[in-house]
Formats: sequence, structure tokens, C-alpha cells
Amino acid sequence: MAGRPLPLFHPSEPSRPLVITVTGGAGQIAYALLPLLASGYALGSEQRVSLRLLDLPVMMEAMRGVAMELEDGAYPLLDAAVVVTDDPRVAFDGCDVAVLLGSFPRKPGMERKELLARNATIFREQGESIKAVARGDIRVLVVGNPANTNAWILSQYAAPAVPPEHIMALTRLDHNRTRSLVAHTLHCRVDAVDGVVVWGNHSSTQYPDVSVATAPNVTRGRMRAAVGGEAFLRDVLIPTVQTRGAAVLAARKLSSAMSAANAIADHLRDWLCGMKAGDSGQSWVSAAVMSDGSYDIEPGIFYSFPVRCAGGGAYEIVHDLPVDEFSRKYMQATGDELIAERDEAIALLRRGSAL
Ligand SMILES: NC(=O)c1ccc[n+]([C@@H]2O[C@H](COP(=O)([O-])OP(=O)(O)OC[C@H]3O[C@@H](n4cnc5c(N)ncnc54)[C@H](O)[C@@H]3O)[C@@H](O)[C@H]2O)c1
Ligand SMILES: O=C(O)C[C@H](O)C(=O)O
Repeated sequence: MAGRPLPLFHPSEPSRPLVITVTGGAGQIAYALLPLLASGYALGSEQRVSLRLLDLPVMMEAMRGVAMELEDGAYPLLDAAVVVTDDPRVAFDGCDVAVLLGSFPRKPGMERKELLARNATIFREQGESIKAVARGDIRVLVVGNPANTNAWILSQYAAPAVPPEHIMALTRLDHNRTRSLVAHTLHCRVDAVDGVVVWGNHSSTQYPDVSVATAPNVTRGRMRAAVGGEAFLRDVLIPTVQTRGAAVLAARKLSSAMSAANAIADHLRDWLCGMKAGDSGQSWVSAAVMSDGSYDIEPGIFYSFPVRCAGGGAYEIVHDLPVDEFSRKYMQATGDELIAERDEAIALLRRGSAL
């Protein structure tokens, strides 16, 4: 992927570096992500980038070390001055793209939604800062957990300056996990698997759906049988993907970082450069976007749908995929969890200050 020219986010200004703000700049995902942004792996060999890193005051020194390493990487596409700051208004001022990692990760034994009380105010404050100083055409990818509900919080405080269509939450890691597990099960290459969907919340209720996925010698409609039927889906594939983050956390004692950074690069490439030009080679990918009521999902919540990206930050939800009774049950459960998280966020933020 690195070295390959891809369409620019601002094609009329080819020499303008894309200003990318990464929050949680001293954290472990940032450490894996920043080289992917600086090297051209994420956004292609012609996209110059200018990086701004935001973290807490106590992390400034560590973040300066990260900036030194970026300089020492001598990346041709990277603007020399990496901005390091603890002030969100400096970090977001005029930025084109924000990747929001900055938040507390869960510890073993926790569910991601238990982070809401801790992380909700971060996304309120960052929504307010983005509204105050960012460009209206900014694109914001929320990664910090609980990612879908944090994206919803951010959308409330960044409006009306930033429309909700400019905000997404990351479920590409779950999508990649599903695709990889299918490839492993079928003994085929991962890039030969197309058409998986992750529906709903980036949580243990998410629904990885392979009902319309395809692979070599597996045509549309035959994937469930090919991987082992409904029992395999119910007992193996779905719970494995749903709990993969917890499994990595239990093994590493730290949450996923390398695979998260890779998923963020995949997400940004498709969203900003377009799927045709990207390397996904997929009919659609999964991303949590504000529901417009498609598939009878509650409007307004950030729910992971199958999406197609045309480039330049435009996307559309893929409609008309078949949903049978088996799928509907899972899609409903994860949507119900998101409604409950949203209501909890409203209560928490009202307690802190007026929503
Ligand atoms: N959506 C996903 O697929 C996915 C995948 C992996 C991890 N995550 C989540 O991403 C987040 C980051 O993970 P990590 O492993 O990099 O964690 P980390 O603890 O290594 O780094 C987080 C960084 O955020 C900083 N931070 C905290 N509050 C901040 C604030 N208000 N402003 C700016 N920075 C702040 C911390 O100081 C820390 O440096 C966690 O919430 C984790 O659960 C999501
Ligand atoms: O599971 C976690 O807490 C981290 C991340 O959300 C993941 O899916 O790996």
C-alpha cells in the first residue's frame, strides 16, 4: 500500500498537507498509528500530512518523545513541525481530520460501556472545541470507548458546525476480525473474503454477519453453510468476534493497539480516498455512522452499518441487504444496547452540566 498514489482529500490543493489531529498522542494506539499516517501507508504516496498530537498535560514529555521519533523517521510526506499540545483548541484549530483515541481503555474484566462515566466528558469537551475552532468539512473518527456512544456525544456538542455525517466511530477492527476469521475457517486468503458486515455497537453485543459474504467457491447466500451452519455462527463465529477485544486484553494485559491502528488506517483510506482507490477490494465495509432509520434502526444513534465510501469523506449506507429472523434478533439487541448507552450518557452529562 505504501508508495501507491491515491486520490487526495483536497484535490484542488495538491500541495496542501492534510492536517491530522490525533488525540491520546502519547498512548499505545497512537504509537502504532502515527507511522502509518506519516509513511503514506494510510493515505497514499502523494498525500502530505501535518500532524498535531493532543494529550493530557502530564503526558507532554512522553508526547515530545513521540514527536522526536516522528522527526527521526525522516518521512518524506510528513511536515517537519509536529505540533504537540495539551490544549484541544490548539489541536483542532483548522484541522481536516481528527482521530480521537484520547480516553481511558478498559481493564481486564470490564465491559467497554463501563468506561462511559469516565470518558463521556472528554467527548463533550472535544465536541465543544471542534465546534469552536475546526473546519466545517472536518472528518472525525472516534475510537476511544465506548466508541459509538462517544461519537453520539461528540455529535451533540459539535453541532451545528459539524454535521453528524462527518463523524464516524470505528468498527473496522471488528470487520477485519470477522473477515479474517472467515478466511481462517475456509483456508483462503483474507482479501478473497467479501461482503461481511458488522452491525451495531463496538461491544460484546455487536453482530458480525456473514449471511451475504462470499469467498472463492462460496457464492452469495452460501457462506453460513460453508463455515459450519447456524450452530457454528451462534457458538463460535459471533462470540469470538464479540469478545476478541477482551481476549487480546486478557493475553496482553493491554488492549489491542497494532490491529486497532491498522483498522484506523483502513478506515481513513476508504473514507478519505474512496473505496475504489483504496485497497479494500470489498463491496462495502463496516463503520458506525448516525442512523437514518435504515434497516429499522433507531434514528440518531451511532450504529455500525455496511457503508460504501466514494472518497473525499462521502459515504452511503448500503441498503437492501436481506435481514432474516436470525439476523434481526442480533441487530435489535445491539441497537437496544446503544439506546440504553445514549440514555445513560444523557443522564451523566445532565448531572455534570446541561446537555
Ligand atoms: N474502537 C475500537 O476498535 C478500539 C480499538 C482499540 C482501542 N480502543 C479504545 O481506544 C482508546 C485508546 O486506547 P489506547 O490503547 O491508545 O490507550 P492508552 O491508555 O495507551 O492511551 C490513551 C491516551 O489518551 C490520553 N488521554 C486521556 N484523556 C485525554 C484527554 N482528555 N485528551 C487527550 N488525551 C487524553 C491518555 O493520557 C493516554 O496517553 C481506549 O478508549 C480504547 O478502549 C478502541
Ligand atoms: O476491547 C477493548 O477494550 C479494546 C478495543 O475496543 C478492542 O476491540 O480491541
